[in-house]
Amino acid sequence: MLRSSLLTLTRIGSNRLMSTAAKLTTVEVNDKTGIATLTMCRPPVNGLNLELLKDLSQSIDEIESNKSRGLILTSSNPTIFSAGLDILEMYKPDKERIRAFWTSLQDVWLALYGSSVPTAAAINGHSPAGGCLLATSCEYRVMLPKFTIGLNETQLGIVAPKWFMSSFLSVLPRRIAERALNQGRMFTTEEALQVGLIDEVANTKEEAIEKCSAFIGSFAKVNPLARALTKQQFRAADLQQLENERVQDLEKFLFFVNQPAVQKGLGLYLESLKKKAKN
Ligand SMILES: CCCCCCCC/C=C\C=C\CC(=O)SCCNC(=O)CCNC(=O)[C@H](O)C(C)(C)COP(=O)(O)OP(=O)(O)OC[C@H]1O[C@@H](n2cnc3c(N)ncnc32)[C@H](O)[C@@H]1OP(=O)(O)O
Repeated sequence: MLRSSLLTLTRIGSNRLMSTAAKLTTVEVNDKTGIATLTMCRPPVNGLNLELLKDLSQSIDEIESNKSRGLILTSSNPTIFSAGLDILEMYKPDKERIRAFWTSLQDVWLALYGSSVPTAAAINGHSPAGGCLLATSCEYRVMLPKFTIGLNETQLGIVAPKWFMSSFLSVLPRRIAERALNQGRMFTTEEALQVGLIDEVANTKEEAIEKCSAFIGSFAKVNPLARALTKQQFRAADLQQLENERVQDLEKFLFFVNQPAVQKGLGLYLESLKKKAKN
């Protein structure tokens, strides 16, 4: 398979480390537990661009087909889980590339939210928008203190599509989800724990990964097929909705993102991020 030819396989202690040629993600399988840790490593902020999304898709497929016992998603950046979608993909976009970009984001969501293996996110840094989408697509979340997480799209003048809402709603009560989305609210770790957006707090990345592993281990005595089919039945309606509306969803996104007012807003937001970075 093409994917295999892109992979290099290294052994570190009892772990197998698989990394893609471009190294935007690594997959490390713990030989003792059989759990795969999928790490995003795209400096400076794990912005989800086309290449990172394609890597994530390939890595998730790899983990599914290697029959790993579970998947833990995390980041190599010590303060940022993911800054969400790379705004440079949406600002003054290239016509073909932006189509591939959104399609790849759909692929990642379908693969992660619909994954047959237990999934958990070790959120070791800030996790706005697309970062929060990835985290809420997993079944369990452990976050480090003093970071923020949420769907802040309305703060940028953009609208979270229905399937972003599905992931959010699979974690939060409807009333809290609706208000947070309308406000574009970012929750601190403590607030996120209080509303149930995350499940646990850990003091270090290692501790977060241990807690995620313990969650995945809690299924050890459950029949894997029964567990996977039960999970998929819970998520089937959300997944089917995007499968049925993929093309319309893409066209809606393209129409929306190409609106002059949206382009202007994205330009101003990028400028403000760059100014902040200089100060
Ligand atoms: C009716 C239905 C219609 C449906 C239509 C659908 C339309 C939906 C469209 C889009 C959905 C989008 C979802 C998203 O994910 S949008 C992205 C939202 N992300 C953010 O708002 C995060 C912005 N970033 C930050 O808040 C911070 O950068 C942070 C992640 C907290 C990290 O802070 P810090 O460590 O201080 O780092 P800096 O801010 O200094 O950033 C370093 C450099 O990285 C650049 N950067 C940061 N974030 C992004 C990003 N998301 N995209 C691109 N670039 C980013 C930043 O500008 C700095 O760059 P430089 O060093 O060159 O100055």
